[in-house]
Amino acid sequence: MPSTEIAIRLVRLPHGEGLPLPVYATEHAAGMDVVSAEDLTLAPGARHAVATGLSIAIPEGYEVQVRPRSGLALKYGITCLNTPGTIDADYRGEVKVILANLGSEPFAIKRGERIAQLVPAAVQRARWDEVEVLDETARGSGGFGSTGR
Ligand SMILES: O=c1ccn([C@H]2C[C@H](O)[C@@H](COP(=O)(O)OP(=O)(O)OP(=O)(O)O)O2)c(=O)[nH]1
Ligand SMILES: [Mg+2]
Repeated sequence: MPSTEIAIRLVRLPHGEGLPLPVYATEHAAGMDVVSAEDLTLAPGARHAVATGLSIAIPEGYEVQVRPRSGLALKYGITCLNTPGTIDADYRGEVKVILANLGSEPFAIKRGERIAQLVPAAVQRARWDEVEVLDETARGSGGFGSTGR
């Protein structure tokens, strides 16, 4: 199946000079790994909006999701607190990665180190169609484990 690509305009901010742009690490990777534009140490339980040194203009109808890297999560407890982070098509500020340290050790990040992955995605918008009563279903209002563990 052919893959489709969208072009996303990108500006490298002064503090992002010299850093690699986000890239797909393998041929069919879904996310582009993005690197930190700063050195920092995250204490256990701490969180920080980590600079990427990038501003982007996503085409209308798309978003970019900011997702954690599983290796950092599994080995060190480092995750994106708001995963998946949402970069809106009309956002022009710096892309930041809200990292949290859920591990038990301080975690040092060096400028240029891969901290998360960016996944472009199509956005389905909706409008509300307010009605008096909803149609009935077999599930009804059952949820939150109603079908068993
Ligand atoms: O991981 C993230 C999440 C968000 N953003 C930026 C881009 C996004 O378009 C904007 C707003 O994000 P969101 O809507 O998730 O946050 P909010 O708390 O609702 O802020 P706002 O009131 O600005 O929408 O912040 C990031 O850089 N990284
Ligand atoms: Mg918002």
